[in-house]
Amino acid sequence: MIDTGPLDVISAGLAEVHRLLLPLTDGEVASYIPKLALADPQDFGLALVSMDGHRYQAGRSAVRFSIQSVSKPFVYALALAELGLDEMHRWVGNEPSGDAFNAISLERGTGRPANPMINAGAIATTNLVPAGSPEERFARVLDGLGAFAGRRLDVDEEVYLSESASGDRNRALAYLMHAAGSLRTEPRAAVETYFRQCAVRVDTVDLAVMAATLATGGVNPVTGRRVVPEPVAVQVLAVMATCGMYDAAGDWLVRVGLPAKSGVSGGLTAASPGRFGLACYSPPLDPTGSPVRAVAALREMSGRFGMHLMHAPAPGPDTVTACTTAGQQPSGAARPPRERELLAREGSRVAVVAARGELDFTAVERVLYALASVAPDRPGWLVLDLAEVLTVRPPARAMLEAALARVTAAGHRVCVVPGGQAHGHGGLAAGAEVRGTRALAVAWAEDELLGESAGLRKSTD
Ligand SMILES: NC(=O)CC[C@H](N)C(=O)O
Repeated sequence: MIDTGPLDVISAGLAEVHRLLLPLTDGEVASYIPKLALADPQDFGLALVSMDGHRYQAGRSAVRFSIQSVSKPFVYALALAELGLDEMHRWVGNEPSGDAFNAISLERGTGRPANPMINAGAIATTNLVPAGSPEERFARVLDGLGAFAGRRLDVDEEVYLSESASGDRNRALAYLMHAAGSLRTEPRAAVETYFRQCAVRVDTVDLAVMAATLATGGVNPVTGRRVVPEPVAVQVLAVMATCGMYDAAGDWLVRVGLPAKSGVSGGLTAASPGRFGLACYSPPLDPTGSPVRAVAALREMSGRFGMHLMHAPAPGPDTVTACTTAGQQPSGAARPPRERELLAREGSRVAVVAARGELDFTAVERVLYALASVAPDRPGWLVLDLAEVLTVRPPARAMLEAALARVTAAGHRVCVVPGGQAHGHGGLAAGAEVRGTRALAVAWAEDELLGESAGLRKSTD
């Protein structure tokens, strides 16, 4: 973890938000679980964990507290990874209920809880984690939460006993679901497993690492370990975005714009997909059960650091670096050898489109537009030069393949220069593999000479 030194601008930013909001003393510490009432309302910690596992913090980020409802998305992820979305959806819905976290609300007809973020849905979800006994199930839950946090976690036994002694409302929910057929296991044990899950002890940095693990697509950025498959992480973030803040989820998404989950002990975690995980701890709660300071802190950070999910970064600079019709000499960076050979031999019949950087949907649209605009009228050559491309996302590759198939169907011959050659300017070392482009080049190495000179064979890759 980095110490707040003069160069640590990020921790300094967190410290500033901390200073700004420390005087905000609104809200009440939860007391319906008696042990939670003993929390110090002055405790206030902030943490941010990047995709590279760099950790930043401010305030009392090392204070430990019971995770409570912040556990819900992570246990949902564990169950989802085992069951898959369709089976999961038979038992727990994906719809924001607009209800309070502890509402006695089950879907009419099915008896299914609306979503896994309210207590009913979380009790059902925990008990969908496959196991032979409640003990084994809790062991799996604890291991899974630890994998998200990147360290072995333990249970605050006093908080567990306190909730178990006062948790009749959750018990009632479990019995209702059991009667409706939406809870598969014995209700008493089902609730105890859920209570133990809520009593797992974490600190603010743990919560930020957990959120960062979802933000990376399921790989813990500190340990490097994959915890859940990428589609599961994406689905969980979506449920957090729509249901994570209970009856305040809509306003939260508008104002803060991050998938998040709060808990009654004062924890709040939020993920910025593909960027970082954030967390905050401050026990006093607003009437919806979310921590007042933590909500304000995330709102502040989202604004300051431009984190709102709907504010997608503008696509990078020029994707298309050369776009020349047949007969024109492509200008700009030096052309790679394969392309030079072809231009020397067939110059007047060769159109060239060169691209660089990362090819996602937006970038590939630019490439396809360029291809369409230079495709020769009469049969000729079309060079798709991907030498300076760094990655091709799978949907972008499928689009490129479809476009190349159309180009050949129109009677042209195609030559794809594989990525990773970074001629002209720096970038990847010559010959480095760039996922997707080499296979494309092999598939489209139409010309024997060019195929040979680039060391490509159709059977390889
Ligand atoms: N919102 C919460 O954090 C609720 C969790 C708590 N254990 C309960 O079931 O009431």
